[in-house]
Amino acid sequence: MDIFKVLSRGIKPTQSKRSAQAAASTTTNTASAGSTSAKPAAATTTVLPSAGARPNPQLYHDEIPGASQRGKKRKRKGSKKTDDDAVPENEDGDVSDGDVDFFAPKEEQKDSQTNRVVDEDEVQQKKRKPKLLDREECRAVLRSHRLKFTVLSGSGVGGEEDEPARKKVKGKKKGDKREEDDDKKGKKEKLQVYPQPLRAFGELRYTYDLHTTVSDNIVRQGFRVPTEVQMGSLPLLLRPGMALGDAEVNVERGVDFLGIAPTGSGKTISFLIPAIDGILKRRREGDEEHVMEAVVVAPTRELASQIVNEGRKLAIGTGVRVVLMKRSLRLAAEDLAKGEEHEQEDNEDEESGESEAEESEGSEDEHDQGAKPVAKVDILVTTPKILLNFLSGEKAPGKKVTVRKAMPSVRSLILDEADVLLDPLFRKQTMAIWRACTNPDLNLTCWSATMASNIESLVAKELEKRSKRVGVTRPLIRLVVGLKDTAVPNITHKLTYTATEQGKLLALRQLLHPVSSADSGPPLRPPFLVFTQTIERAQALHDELQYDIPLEAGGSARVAVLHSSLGDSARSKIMARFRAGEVWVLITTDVLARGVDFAGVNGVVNYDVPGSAAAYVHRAGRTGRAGREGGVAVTFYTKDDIPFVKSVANVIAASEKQASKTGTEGATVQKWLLDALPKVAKEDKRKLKVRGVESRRQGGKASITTKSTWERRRENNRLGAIEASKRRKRMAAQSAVGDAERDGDGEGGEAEEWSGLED
Ligand SMILES: Nc1ncnc2c1ncn2[C@@H]1O[C@H](COP(=O)(O)OP(=O)(O)OP(=O)(O)O)[C@@H](O)[C@H]1O
Repeated sequence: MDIFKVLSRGIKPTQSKRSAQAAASTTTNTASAGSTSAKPAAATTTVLPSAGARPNPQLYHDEIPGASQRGKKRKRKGSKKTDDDAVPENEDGDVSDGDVDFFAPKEEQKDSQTNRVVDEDEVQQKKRKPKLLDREECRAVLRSHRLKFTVLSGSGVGGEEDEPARKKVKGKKKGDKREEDDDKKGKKEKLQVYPQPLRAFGELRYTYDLHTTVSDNIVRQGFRVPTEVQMGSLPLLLRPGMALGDAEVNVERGVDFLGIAPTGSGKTISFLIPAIDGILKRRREGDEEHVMEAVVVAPTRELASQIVNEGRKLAIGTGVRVVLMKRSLRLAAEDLAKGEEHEQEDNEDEESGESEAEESEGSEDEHDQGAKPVAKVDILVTTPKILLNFLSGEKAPGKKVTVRKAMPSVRSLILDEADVLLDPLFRKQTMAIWRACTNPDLNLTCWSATMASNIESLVAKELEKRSKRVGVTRPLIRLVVGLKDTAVPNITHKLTYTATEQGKLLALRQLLHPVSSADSGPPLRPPFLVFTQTIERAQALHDELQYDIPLEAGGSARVAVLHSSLGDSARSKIMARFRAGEVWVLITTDVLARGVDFAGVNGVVNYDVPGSAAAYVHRAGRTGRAGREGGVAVTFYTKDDIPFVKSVANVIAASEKQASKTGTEGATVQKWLLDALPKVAKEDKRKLKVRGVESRRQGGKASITTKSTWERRRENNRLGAIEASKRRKRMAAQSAVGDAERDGDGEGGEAEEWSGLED
């Protein structure tokens, strides 16, 4: 059986082989629309994200106009080579000899005296005082990495008008009434700024004064080149004044920040480094106490514990304590004055079945809370509801809870996956936490790969209200990396149509066991993730697939299911087994769609169409992490999904446009398909987002099974006949009872409602 080959994870191509394969992967697009097989499997790429680390995690590296001239001018005769004139080693090969390449990967070196790991940049930085770029240079570098900064609110004066926004207004079409209204309200007066980009991690220490231990920890983790989001956000968040120079935006009290960057682009350390730095700065001033200064909120506990791990790695040797919120934890908080307490609706969405705010952990009695010592915490990482439970002091919140505590020590509130935290599903919980951070110097940063404009407006409005209340104004600056709301450009997308639900199961099996070289596309090599719409469907798919892997290859232990109905420890065990490579196929729901980082995931299967364009971006983004190539995202759709495929197809088209895969040869979604797919009404989009495809919620004809329609009908008829015979008997018995009752002899009974035949 070729299953061993298919499931083999031992492919470790050499560097040169990998480059050749990478080149092949860009020319060989296996994507198909409507299940049309584009290329035979033999001709497809074997580059896999799990096959090794990619040396350069950056996604965009456009040519800097005129950079080669500037680079040549700066190079003085006989001068030593600096990181500004490093000869490009970039595998994209898009910077020629003599060009400025700020971002070339650097070799690891050791300090001869301390034996401490230092990077090449650090060595160079030691030799000369760091030089800040002038405004034009900043602009060129930011553009080449597709970084765009906009001041959304709270700015002082100055900056530059948002040029693209203005262009958009000029070229507006009829019906663009909203844009006109926006113009009238002055919304187009957005400023664009060009802060200093982080050219190398070494600058963190020498230019931005980051603690030596933290900068060592970054190097130790093997991070050589900052990703785009790190390049754009770190200088601004660490030293806003230095980063913005004379941009005439008042940053005296810091900045509030929205970071919108592709999945897997390293947002986590972008918010953790400034949080740790802030704590260490205050420590340097003599305050050695553990004070909870930063709170990171994430929508799922898997993501929250991942953030804790990342934080702890960065904080090794600093004494900063990064702690995961638990029910048993007692935090330093103050009671709110009677008038300041606010009622908070506890709006966990029961419909979605995947709300992640539930907390089952901790058996300790909360009545003991008062007696417990306050936990030593510097950075708290939490899901919304568990923290809200602490703030309200309620064990099992009902529909309304009263927030009674405040966290005045918190100076940095970080919302990871902010768009979902501020979506109606979690909004009230998140806002309650935000309100409980009462420090007037609270700084807010929000992060996600997707951010709807209504969420941005909500943040801006709340900040304005807060600023009036506490009398502190800070600009809200938004960084967008690449194109907003598109999936990572470095993976392959496939849209596969199957006529029936059963067809999907067959198609998934075919991905696992390709039977011939003519199968459409490459086999999906494990490890991969399979997303379904509901917990029931995830469970059913697991039941179907668990024996697909032969015993000799590990059998049913290779297939696992993870969803929010499982207990904490079961969930963390499955996560650990998947990370360790023991589980090859992990079936899950949207609970793992956001933020979770499995470096070597080769593919994602959307067994059920995602509920929104944003959901597609996040699910697909579980592969292709840190710029790795070779990931595949396959989306199945049936007739029932057609009304909703357009949003997914649009995201795929935009992502491929960014990767310069367009037209007839490279694109997954051909124009004819985009034109043919029906537009989705707003109301339907909303319903899909909340409930998914309705027919899949109750099983029925959309249930996951290998039985044919004929077999299911026969089974249903058999069950129906049994049910009908029972019903006849019941009715006969009831009429006897009724007769007896009428005769004053016995108790009344209620006839059971006939539920009809399935299918
Ligand atoms: N500069 C870097 N060089 C190489 N790898 C990096 C770098 N920065 C982060 N990484 C790695 O990239 C992976 C993705 O990072 P992270 O989880 O922070 O992405 P993200 O942008 O938060 O993704 P998502 O939007 O899916 O939450 C992690 O494994 C992380 O260790």
